[in-house]
Amino acid sequence: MSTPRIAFIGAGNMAASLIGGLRAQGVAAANIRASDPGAEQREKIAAEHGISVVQSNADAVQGADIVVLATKPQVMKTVCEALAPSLKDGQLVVSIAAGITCASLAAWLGARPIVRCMPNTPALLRQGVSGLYANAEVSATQREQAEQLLSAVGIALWLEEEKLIDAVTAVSGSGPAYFFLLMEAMTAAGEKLGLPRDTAEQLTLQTALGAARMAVASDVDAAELRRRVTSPNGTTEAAIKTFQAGGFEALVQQALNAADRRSAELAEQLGQ
Ligand SMILES: NC(=O)C1=CN([C@@H]2O[C@H](COP(=O)(O)OP(=O)(O)OC[C@H]3O[C@@H](n4cnc5c(N)ncnc54)[C@H](OP(=O)(O)O)[C@@H]3O)[C@@H](O)[C@H]2O)C=CC1
Ligand SMILES: O=C(O)[C@@H]1CCC=N1
Repeated sequence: MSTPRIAFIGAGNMAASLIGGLRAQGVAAANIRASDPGAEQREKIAAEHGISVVQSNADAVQGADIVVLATKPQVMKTVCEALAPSLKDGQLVVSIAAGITCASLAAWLGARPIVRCMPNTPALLRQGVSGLYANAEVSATQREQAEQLLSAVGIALWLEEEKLIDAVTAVSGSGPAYFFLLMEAMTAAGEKLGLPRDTAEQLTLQTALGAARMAVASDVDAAELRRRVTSPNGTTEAAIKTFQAGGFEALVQQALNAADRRSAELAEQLGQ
């Protein structure tokens, strides 16, 4: 497969992560272009990644094989409607915007190959995970190109149903925030137990990192890893029983249901 030329519309945080990942994988700067309304942001991204960052979205997409829509969902309709006349048949559109469906994008851009993705912020460290959905117009080569793009910042997983992007948003799109909430709560609780704040924080963060690395590397599931920490009638059992008495698992399910519902609601509100 020849190296595709990629244009990013919007050069904010997620676009910068993707551009950084592509550059680290050896994609030539000449094959990446971006556009952004902010002069400072354009200079910053151009300097960091050695790519051309222009003001005009229409200029950015000239000659591109892949157009990545990386603006906020709230401006996506305006951005797409203005961009539509500049797009060529066969250009693949990859959208990373939360709550914007393929149907809305096709209504604003015209029927074309579209891949809708939900990445997450650990993409900044190339430790992200994304769910991807391709509409019927996307070719096998374009599927591969979209997968390579998202794989530059972590793991890319295909979904057969677009509706499941809402569930991906609930699990991994918003997911980093759930772990940060647990980190905040554990640090605060450690402090209340008498630890200096810094110590409580370091104990919490290194434990989160170690547990995640163990779970990823392990050939047994999280439930078994948990059992291995939990001595009969010991300290872990005392804590886990307390979590469960408070309805921990049901609360997690309710929280993810709320995020899944909100993702679907946003798609309705921001849609065509
Ligand atoms: N943050 C997250 O956890 C996740 C975010 N996403 C999605 O990624 C997308 C980008 O998010 P993020 O990178 O955090 O947002 P940012 O605000 O950092 O980036 C968006 C960029 O687009 C620029 N922009 C605004 N209007 C236009 C326009 N008309 N044409 C071109 N560029 C424009 C903005 O400039 P200015 O600031 O000057 O307005 C900004 O630099 C969103 O759609 C979001 O839903 C997906 C998964 C997770
Ligand atoms: O909170 C949000 O709506 C976005 C989508 C996933 C992460 N942030």
